[in-house]
Amino acid sequence: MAVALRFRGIARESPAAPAAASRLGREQDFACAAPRPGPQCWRRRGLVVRCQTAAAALLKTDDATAAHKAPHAAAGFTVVMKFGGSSVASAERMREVADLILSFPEETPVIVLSAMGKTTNNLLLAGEKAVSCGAPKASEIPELAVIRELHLRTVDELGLDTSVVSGLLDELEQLLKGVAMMKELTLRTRDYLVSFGECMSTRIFAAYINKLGKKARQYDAFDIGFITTDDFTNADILEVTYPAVAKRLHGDWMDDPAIPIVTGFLGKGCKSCAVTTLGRGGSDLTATTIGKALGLREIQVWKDVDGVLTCDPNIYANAIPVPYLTFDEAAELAYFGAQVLHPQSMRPAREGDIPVRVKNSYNRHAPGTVITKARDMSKSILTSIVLKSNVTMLDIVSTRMLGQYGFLAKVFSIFEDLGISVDCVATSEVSISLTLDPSKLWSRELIQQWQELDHVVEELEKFAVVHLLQRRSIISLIGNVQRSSLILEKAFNVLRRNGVNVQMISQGASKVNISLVVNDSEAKQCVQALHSAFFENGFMSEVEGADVPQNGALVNSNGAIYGN
Ligand SMILES: Nc1ncnc2c1ncn2[C@@H]1O[C@H](COP(=O)(O)OP(=O)(O)O)[C@@H](O)[C@H]1O
Ligand SMILES: N[C@@H](CC(=O)OP(=O)(O)O)C(=O)O
Repeated sequence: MAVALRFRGIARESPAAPAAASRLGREQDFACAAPRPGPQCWRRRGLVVRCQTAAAALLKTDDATAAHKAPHAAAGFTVVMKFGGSSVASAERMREVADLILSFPEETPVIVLSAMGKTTNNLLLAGEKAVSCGAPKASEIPELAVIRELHLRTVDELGLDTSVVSGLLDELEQLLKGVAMMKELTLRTRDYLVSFGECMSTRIFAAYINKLGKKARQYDAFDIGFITTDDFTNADILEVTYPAVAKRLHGDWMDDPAIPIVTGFLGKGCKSCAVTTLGRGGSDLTATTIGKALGLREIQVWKDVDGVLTCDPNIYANAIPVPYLTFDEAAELAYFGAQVLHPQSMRPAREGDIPVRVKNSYNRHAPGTVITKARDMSKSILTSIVLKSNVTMLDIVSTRMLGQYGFLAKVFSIFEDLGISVDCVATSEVSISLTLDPSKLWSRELIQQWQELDHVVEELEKFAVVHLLQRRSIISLIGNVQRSSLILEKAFNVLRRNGVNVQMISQGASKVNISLVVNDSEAKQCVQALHSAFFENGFMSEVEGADVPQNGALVNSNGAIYGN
C-alpha cells in the first residue's frame, strides 16, 4: 500500500525520527511544533498523520504489524540490550548495568534480562530435590533459601520495597511444595519453575530504573506475544511472535513511553498456553527476536567476556576476542558448543539483517564482537576453535553389497522416527559415521538415554554392523573453509605432534566449519595445542598475505605458492 506520511513535531520529540523517516523514503515535514498527539490521533486521521515518532506514523496504515516491518524505526526503539545472568548477579551489578544503559541517552533501548547469577541452576536443583524431599521439607530446600536470600538482599540493597519479589517467592515455595507432594517434576512444571528467575530479576530491575527517575515497564515475555512450540525446556519461537511483540511494545510506548524490561528465555506454548523456555542461554534468542520484531538498528548481547573469543576461556585462558564474525560463523560456533551464544539466536538477526554486538558489561569500553551477514573473508583463515564434549559416535557399515541404494535414507529415517538429532556426518557408499547432538539426547533422563541408544542400535543392526563409541569430543575449526587445505595441514601437523588420531572429519555445507572427532580424554589438550599453533605463534600474520586459492593452489600477494 502506498502511503504518504508527514511527520509533524517529531524533530522536537525524537531525534531519531528524521533519520528513520528518510530511511523509509516517505514524505517528511518536521517544521511544525504540533502539540504532542495521543495514540488516537494517528488512529483516526487520514493520510497526513501527526505523531511524535516515525513509527507511530507507520501505524497509520492501521496495520499494527507494519511496525515490525519498519526498518530501525518501531516506536523510536533503536537497540535491544540483553544482559545475561552474570551481568545482573547482584545489586551492585544491577546498579552498574543501569548506569551503563543510561550512559547511552541517544538510544531508546528495549532491555532483556536473564535470571540473576546462578538462579536458573538453583531453581532446577530445588525442583529436583523437591521430588524426593517430602512436602513438609520443601520449604527447607537449601537452594530455595539461596534464591530467597539473594533476591531479598538485592531488593534491600537497591532500596526497593520487598513486595517487588515477595509474592513471587511465596508462589515459588508453594510450587516446590506441590512438586514435593506429587513426587514428580514434569518438563512443563520445570519450565514454570525456572521462569521465576527471569520474572524476579526483571521486576527488580524495572523498579530500580523507575527509582532512578527514568520510566521503565516490566514485561513477562509469555504475556506479550512470545508464542512457541510446546517443546518444554527447548521450545522454538513461532512466526506469530514477531507482529504480536511489535504490536504490544509499540502500542504501550505510544500510550505511555517507558523503557521495556523484558524477561529473557521465556515463552508461551501455542497449544498448552503454559510457560515454556527456549533452552539454556535462551535470553540471547529473546533479544534477537525482539530485534527482528521491531526492526532495530542493532542487537547488543552483554556478557562477562570481551566478546566471542578464539576459544572457551575456561578451556584455555589465552583465548582472545574475535572482532568480526558472520551470522553463519556465529551460528556454527554456538551450535557446536560455544556457550557464549544460544544456538538459535542468530536466526532472527540473520532474517532481519540486524547486526549483533557481543559486549562485556564488566569492561564496557572493550570493542567486543560484531556479527553481520557478510564480512571481508579474503584475509580470514581460522576464527575460533570450539569443543563439544561427551558426544556419542556411531560407525554404521551396511551388510549389503556396494551399489545398494537407500542405505543413507534408511539410516536417517531411524533417527527421524526416534527424534534424535545428528550433529556431524561422514559417509561412503556403504558406511557412515555420525555423532549425536548431546544437548538433544542428554536433556532426557539418563535411563531414557540408554533405552533410546539401545533402540537406535537395534534398529540399525537390521541392515548394518554398528559400533557405538562414547566419550568422544568434536573439535570444530570455525573459519574460512575456502582455506581448508591450509587449516587442515596445520591442524593435522599439530595433532600428529601431540600423538592424537582423528577418528572422523566432517566439513559442513555452511563452509565455515571443519569438525574433527577425537577422544574426550585428549580433547582439551588438542584445543590448547591448536590454539597456540593458530593464534599465538604469528601463524595468522605469516600467511595473511596469502590469497584464497586459484585452481587449488594457494598463492600469496607476490604470486608465490604457499606451503611448500
Ligand atoms: N568462544 C567463546 N567466547 C566467549 N565466551 C565463551 C566461549 N566459549 C565459552 N564461553 C563462555 O561463555 C560465557 C558467557 O556466556 P554466558 O554464560 O551465556 O553469559 P551470560 O550469562 O552473561 O549471557 C563466558 O563466561 C565463557 O566462559
Ligand atoms: N537464565 C537462563 C537463560 C539465559 O539466557 O541465561 P544467561 O543469559 O545467563 O546465559 C539460563 O540460565 O539458561
